[in-house]
Amino acid sequence: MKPLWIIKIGGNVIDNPEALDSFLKDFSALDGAKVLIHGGGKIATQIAKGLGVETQMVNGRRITDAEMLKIVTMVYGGLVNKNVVAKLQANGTNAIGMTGADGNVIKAIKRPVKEVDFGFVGDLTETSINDTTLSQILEAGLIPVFAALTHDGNGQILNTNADTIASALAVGLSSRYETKLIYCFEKNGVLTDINNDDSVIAKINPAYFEELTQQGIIADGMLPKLQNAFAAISNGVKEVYIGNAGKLSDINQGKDFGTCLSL
Ligand SMILES: Nc1ncnc2c1ncn2[C@@H]1O[C@H](COP(=O)(O)OP(=O)(O)O)[C@@H](O)[C@H]1O
Ligand SMILES: CC(=O)N[C@@H](CCC(=O)OP(=O)(O)O)C(=O)O
Repeated sequence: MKPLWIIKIGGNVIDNPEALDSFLKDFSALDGAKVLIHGGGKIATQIAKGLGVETQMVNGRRITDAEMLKIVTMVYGGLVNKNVVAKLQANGTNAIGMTGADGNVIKAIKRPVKEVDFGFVGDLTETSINDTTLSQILEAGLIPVFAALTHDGNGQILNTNADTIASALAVGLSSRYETKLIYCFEKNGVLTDINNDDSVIAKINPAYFEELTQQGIIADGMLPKLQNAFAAISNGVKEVYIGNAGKLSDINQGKDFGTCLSL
């Protein structure tokens, strides 16, 4: 099987023009087929604030009412996605900006209302990823760049966490490609001390993850990120890493990169 890089870029890198330019240059230099997924939660929150719309997050997920859905569609699908695509084109990468609705490649279901009504938030299932159309796009030599948006097949756009999209794409494409999933963000990896970028945990398995979570060492956005990462490695993805967006070139050169997940 051919190798395929599935790379997720975090919100703090998207928000930092120098870090973003440097990351996109390194991403462009990666050999072979690749897919990029971006968030942009921080920018959406800033723009919503400017428009007088308050942001509410529960368990790392944005409560997305009709007004917030308009904002995230504009910000993720428009502003962020088109800027990233244009910058990749400037690096000689033939990127194509996408949401899950484009080419019907990611279908989600609106999160059912339980204790919390998340509004227009999409959850992914085993059948969400249209690997046939995606592989046609990849075989045409295009580089898909996904915003954190999916659809329900009935005309409704849904806001969907970018880490979850990355994991689902890696799993969904693993029957056709040897997929490597890389979560890039602003820190060197999963850290034992969040204030010390040298405290990277080189390898983490589910038991160690459990232990670190109990100790409060893994918290906030890192919790769902690791859950998504373990879901990928348990479902056919060959390699999963979490590390610094500024060091992506290391992985291309076969050097150690951030935290490596194992079962
Ligand atoms: N043990 C840890 N190691 C590294 N980061 C951690 C850890 N625990 C919590 N975090 C937090 O998790 C954040 C990453 O999650 P998130 O903001 O959702 O990622 P992204 O930037 O990819 O969207 C880091 O910026 C950091 O503040
Ligand atoms: C449902 C939900 O919470 N969606 C996320 C999508 C963006 C995202 O994942 O952005 P980061 O990767 O930068 O966090 C949100 O709106 O914040």
